[in-house]
Amino acid sequence: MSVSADDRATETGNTAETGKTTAIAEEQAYVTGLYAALDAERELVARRLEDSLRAVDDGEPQAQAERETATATYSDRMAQLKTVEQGLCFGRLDFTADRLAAGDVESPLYIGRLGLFDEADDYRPLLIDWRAPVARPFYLATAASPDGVRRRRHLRTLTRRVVGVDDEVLDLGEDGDSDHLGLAGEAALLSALERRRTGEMSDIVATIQAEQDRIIRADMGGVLVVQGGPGTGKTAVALHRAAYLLYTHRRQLTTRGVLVVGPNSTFLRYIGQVLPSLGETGVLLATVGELLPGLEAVGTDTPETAEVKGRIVMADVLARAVRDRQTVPDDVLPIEVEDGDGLTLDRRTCEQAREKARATLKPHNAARRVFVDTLLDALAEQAVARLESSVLDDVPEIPLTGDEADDGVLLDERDHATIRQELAEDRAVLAALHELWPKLTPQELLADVLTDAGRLASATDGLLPDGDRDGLLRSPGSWWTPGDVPLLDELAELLGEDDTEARQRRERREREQRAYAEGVLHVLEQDDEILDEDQIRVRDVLDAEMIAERQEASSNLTAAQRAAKDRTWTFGHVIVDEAQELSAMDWRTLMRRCPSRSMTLVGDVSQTGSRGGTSSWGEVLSPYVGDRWRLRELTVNYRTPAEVMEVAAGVLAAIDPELRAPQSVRDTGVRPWQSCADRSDPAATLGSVVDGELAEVDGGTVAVVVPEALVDVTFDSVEAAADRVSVLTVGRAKGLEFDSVVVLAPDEIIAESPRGPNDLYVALTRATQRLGIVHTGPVPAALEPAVSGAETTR
Ligand SMILES: Nc1ncnc2c1ncn2[C@@H]1O[C@H](COP(=O)(O)OP(=O)(O)OP(=O)(O)O)[C@@H](O)[C@H]1O
Repeated sequence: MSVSADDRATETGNTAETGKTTAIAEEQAYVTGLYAALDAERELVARRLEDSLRAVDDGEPQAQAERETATATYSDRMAQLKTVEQGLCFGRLDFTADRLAAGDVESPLYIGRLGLFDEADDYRPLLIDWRAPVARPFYLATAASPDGVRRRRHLRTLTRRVVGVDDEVLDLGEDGDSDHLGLAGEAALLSALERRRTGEMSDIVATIQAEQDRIIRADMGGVLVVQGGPGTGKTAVALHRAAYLLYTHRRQLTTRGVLVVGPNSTFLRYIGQVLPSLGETGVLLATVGELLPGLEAVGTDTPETAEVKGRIVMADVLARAVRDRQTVPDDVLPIEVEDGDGLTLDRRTCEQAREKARATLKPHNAARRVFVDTLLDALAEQAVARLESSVLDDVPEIPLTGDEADDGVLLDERDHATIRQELAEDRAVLAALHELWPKLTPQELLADVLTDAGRLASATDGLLPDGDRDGLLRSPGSWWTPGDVPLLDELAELLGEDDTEARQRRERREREQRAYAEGVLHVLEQDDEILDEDQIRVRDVLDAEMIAERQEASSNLTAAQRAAKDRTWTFGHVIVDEAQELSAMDWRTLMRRCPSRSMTLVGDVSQTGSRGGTSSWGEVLSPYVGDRWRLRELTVNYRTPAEVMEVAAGVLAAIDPELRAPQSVRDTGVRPWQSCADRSDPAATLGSVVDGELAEVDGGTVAVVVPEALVDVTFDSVEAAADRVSVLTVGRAKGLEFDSVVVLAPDEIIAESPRGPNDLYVALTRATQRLGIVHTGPVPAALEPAVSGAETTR
């Protein structure tokens, strides 16, 4: 009997289907077991947590320390167990016989969102946390370099049901003719990329690619810059790196915390769920504008003013503004003290006091003490001399006895001290000292400088051109803007906060914790003495510092929560997304938060939109780390289909012919479309355009990216479609993605900013499925080749 090619294909297809069904059933049995283990673990942890919360405090330090540590550990574990319900297990590795013979792994290994172990079977691993070193081949093994992996399997689950498996056979020599489930290495990735966007970013833990994995697991120390074009997964990588570092350096990072900085609140909302979905909640997400506790920077600057505020020279301007407030009288300053004759402070005395105070190199408010003390001494001396001479003038001449000398001194040290004290409390003296060297808060000083043309002129003289200076001037009572925050932070350093009380409180708490930790060690050591001499002693593995840190970490607030309330907090690691947008003053603020320079900076210098942003990582970093930073690049675009990227690539080439757009991982067969609208009434076109796109993406998201000048009119025309449609400027759209993107008036987007072409590039690369361009003016040259290939209407 002859079998045709078609018959053979059908037969092979049927075999594959049957294989898949069997595999799904097999995996379902295992996954059901994992969920049972998860439920059991949840119950166990809930019980232990309850026990440790209920335990009665017997006052013993050891018991108390153990209870607090247990409560914190069980609470964390419980939170983690709650977050892993969806997609608990997503992968499986089967190893080759040779690798198994080496004895360092067991086959199969199941990979998931957290580690689960079988307590009854000597803690045999049931599920491996994706961050564990042994899980690494799941992300890195390739057919060329299989690392002992015979087969990598992706499991797709819906709630607790296994709905699909995708296999990749890596060891073809041995298993090339396996069950023909298909060499579907990309299948899981593509299905993840095809899904409709919801407006919130999802984790990519099941489909991290090798170039991303290498960045996620890179060493924590030093500055790592991740440069990559749009959609290459920089944000995803940055967030998974945070989760990986927290897993690998748990102790250090739980104490000091991790800061993730994003460009704006819309973006932070977009990425806000990723880390919690990975079981990590101890991370502070903030914009630079949110880094001053208690200050809400809700105002806005024009792009030009924001750029000026971001210049590094502003540090000198502010230093000058502070020195301007350390004044001396032109000649003599009269002071009408209560109950006494007038005193004076002359210019020379004040200059000497000022030099002495400045020579301490302390911040303004701390150095003020020296200035004030010196002038009070001078005033007291003057008052004493006055008093003595007036007393002597009034007293009749009394002949001196043999052992008395006429030194004119009537008052002793105690009298001096009393007089000095009275002067220190005298309102006129206080007013004069305040006038000469006021105690200042950053807010007071910055508000003064920005609203007083005279002060501003003095602070900026020779540092800023007149036009730039005038742009800074604003009316009193204006809101603080994000651009003010680095200036306020700089001033907080220059002025020095009067944090004596807070510092004393902190030191007292640290002393108490250390003493308490010493107590715990003492108790443990007593137990230790009973043990065999050869055993490790407690102090070899624990020290008071470590216990104190743990106790601090297990207090009710997480490091992130404590950090959010403390301007001077320094983080264990700082991650900056869209890092190309930060100004020089933003960088100063961030570097203060991370003296260890353990940082991951992700961005794309081709997407820089803000005027104060950078086009060179070296320039940004050299003041802080010289050339001691590492660069990694991401080259594959996971977001934008090839058809859309072709249009964007034309714009990139117009920015710089040397630049290469990242390569899209998929195409959709849908070409971008374009149409024209009347500039005076774009609403007439947009309403139907948006409706059409909403229908095309069938439940997905649509964004209309517009020039600033068209925000309002666009908003009005698409308001009806509300929650699935966003109207955004490029600045707001940065870092986000939508199933369909309509770019309105690209010529105006380009014209609006000196970095207009970059902005257009960003706008065009937000789409995961579809792109449309609506022209209201001339077609920009960079879009002409693309336009000729695009559909002309939608
Ligand atoms: N390995 C992956 N598996 C699945 N999805 C991925 C993967 N890598 C990236 N993605 C998805 O690709 C999209 C783009 O990722 P992301 O936003 O991190 O890119 P980006 O480089 O930060 O982009 P941009 O520079 O435009 O802000 C996201 O939807 C992300 O979830």
